[in-house]
Amino acid sequence: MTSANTFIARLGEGQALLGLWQALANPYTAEICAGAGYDWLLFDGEHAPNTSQTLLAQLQAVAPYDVEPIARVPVGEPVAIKQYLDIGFATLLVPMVDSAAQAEAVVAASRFPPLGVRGVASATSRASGFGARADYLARAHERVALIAQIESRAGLDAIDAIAAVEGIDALFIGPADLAASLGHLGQPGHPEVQDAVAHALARITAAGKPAGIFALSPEDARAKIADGFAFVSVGTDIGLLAKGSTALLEQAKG
Ligand SMILES: O=C(O)C(=O)C[C@H](O)[C@@H](O)CO
Repeated sequence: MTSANTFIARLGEGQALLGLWQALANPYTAEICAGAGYDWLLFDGEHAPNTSQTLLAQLQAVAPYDVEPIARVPVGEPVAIKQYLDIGFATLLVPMVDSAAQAEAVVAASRFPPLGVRGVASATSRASGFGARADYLARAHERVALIAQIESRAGLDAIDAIAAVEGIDALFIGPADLAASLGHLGQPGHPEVQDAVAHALARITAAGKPAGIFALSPEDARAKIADGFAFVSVGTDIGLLAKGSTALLEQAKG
């Protein structure tokens, strides 16, 4: 698929894109991960202790690297979407999208009038090159990609309508929250949850849009790629540090 958004354009090349979740809210570790060879990094504004300032520092730290930065807004509302776009994120993951109406509101929040309701501050926003990009206001929406996160029974029930919304460029499955919504809190690998994941993949694919997922392990990541997911988060920075530090101590002890 051709797109002015570089992440969506790379998805169109046909290779599954592997990502790493950034929850440490730290530009130093983000830069380390940016050099590791992942296709994309997800900067989590929903669950990680991030602010616009910490997100900006991470975005600047990874800018020199060949990696696509994606930010998850804390909520799919105009204020957060405006702030994340203004500091320079072009690809946003929006959590808890449960209806087409909600998806349409998210799209409107990402676009300047008359296409939408995004507030205008291009003279001071990093996204516009602090005013240097003369065509920013006219073309910003072409470069923005929105990924709707499906992570509830309501989202599953509305997935065809959500996937059909113009301006929603991809959909992403959150197995942890989906499991909770389906009555299997803490069990994202539960057969009922995995059946729902397979159903969601089939519906997203039928809609002609890329599907992404948060994998539960490297083995799960490989399985989800084989199933047809176009972009897969294979792990988290926190998981690497927590598991790696524990494993190293055990190795040292022998
Ligand atoms: O529901 C999910 O699964 C996700 O959205 C991913 C988690 O939120 C991520 O923070 C890892 O726990």
